[in-house]
Amino acid sequence: MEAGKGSRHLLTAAVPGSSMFFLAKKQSASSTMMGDNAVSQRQSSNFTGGLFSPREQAPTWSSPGCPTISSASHCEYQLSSDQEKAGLVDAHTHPVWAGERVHEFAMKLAGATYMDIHQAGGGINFTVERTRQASEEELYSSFQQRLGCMMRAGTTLVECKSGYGLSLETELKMLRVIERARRELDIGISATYCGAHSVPKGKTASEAADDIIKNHLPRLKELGRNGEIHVDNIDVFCEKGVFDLDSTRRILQSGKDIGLQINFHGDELHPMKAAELGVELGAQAISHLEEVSDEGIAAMASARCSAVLLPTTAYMLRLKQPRARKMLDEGVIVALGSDFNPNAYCFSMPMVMHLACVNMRMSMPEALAAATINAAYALGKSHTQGSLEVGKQGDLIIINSPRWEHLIYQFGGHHELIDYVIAKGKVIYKK
Ligand SMILES: N=CN[C@@H](CCC(=O)O)C(=O)O
Ligand SMILES: [Zn+2]
Repeated sequence: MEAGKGSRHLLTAAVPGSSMFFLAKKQSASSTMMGDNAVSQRQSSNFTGGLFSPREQAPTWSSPGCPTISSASHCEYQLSSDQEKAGLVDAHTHPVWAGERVHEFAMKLAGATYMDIHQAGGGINFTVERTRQASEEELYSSFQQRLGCMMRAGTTLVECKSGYGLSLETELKMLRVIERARRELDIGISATYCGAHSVPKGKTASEAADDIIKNHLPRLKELGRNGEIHVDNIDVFCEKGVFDLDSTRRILQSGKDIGLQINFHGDELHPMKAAELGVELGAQAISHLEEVSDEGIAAMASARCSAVLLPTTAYMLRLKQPRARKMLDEGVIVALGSDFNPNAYCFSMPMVMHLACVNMRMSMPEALAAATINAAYALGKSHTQGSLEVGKQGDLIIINSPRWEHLIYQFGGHHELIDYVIAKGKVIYKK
């Protein structure tokens, strides 16, 4: 790939230890960062990456509170006139569904909480009914359009959850839709089974957990073995009034037993000690964490369990912000996701990074690392994606701007900035 001309810049990605600015650089192997795969990969490889324009200053990698890049301060960089960044990675989405929930946005603006709407049969349950009625073709068609929007906003790898079926039949319908996209489209997909997204009508959480363990997971295992559906992760909405800690534990452990990575919703609306549970079970990632405890943060840091923070949700629901600064200061691997779903309707990782910077007080380099290499780590894919390095696939974006930070700074301006999106070395979007 030829570097951009004029003010156009070839963007590659956040490399562990250096996030986005890479260059023909010599890396000292002392990075404390990211994912296990990523760390070992990085430590052993000579990656090439983004190039600073001569008038820009190299980032001070010792920036406090940025464990993912702090230890790269000993690296030597050769600055150049181009700057590279990897394709963006969206670590949390619910993109397969039918039905409209714009009316709920109006209800929330008028004061209703997420749980008020959920308990009155709206929210997830509303979408479940519409999704059950929709045909597979209809679901695929809207899903494909949504993936196109994400791709045009720079996303080259996205986590996609099921979870608006709850019944085995509709969960499998959603997973088939995700599988079809995984095979047919250029954007990278990490598939998540989220059959425990809500407790189906007529069942208790414990009964729903039994159904999942006895019926859903064995079927998924069988379909995985036959090569019909590929699922990477298992998810549960662990929340007061949804799945309690015990049901969550049983479901996640059973998912892990059939080879799925644990990656679940925890400590969002109420403190549940979900982070502590996730660490106990060996979770790869936990999302939300607005209500995580201090002990949960410390445990996640030691276990290298990544925190997937979702700035759009905290913003739309006017929740308290997750404590990103404390997580970063304590060494948690912080990733970002759009949480695209009918409640939080946002496709754009550049906007997510902007919100993370303003509302969660992350720096722009921290946000970029969180939306590239750390998000890839959360999906167990930091050995192949999340940065532009020798041995990884060529996922990158090219923006028309003198400085990469414009991608975050220009709130909602990414459509004007992004000229090309490239996945596995192939141009998948050109403005
Ligand atoms: N919190 C649970 N799940 C989604 C919301 C899904 C929905 O409301 O449809 C989330 O991550 O925000
Ligand atoms: Zn979610």
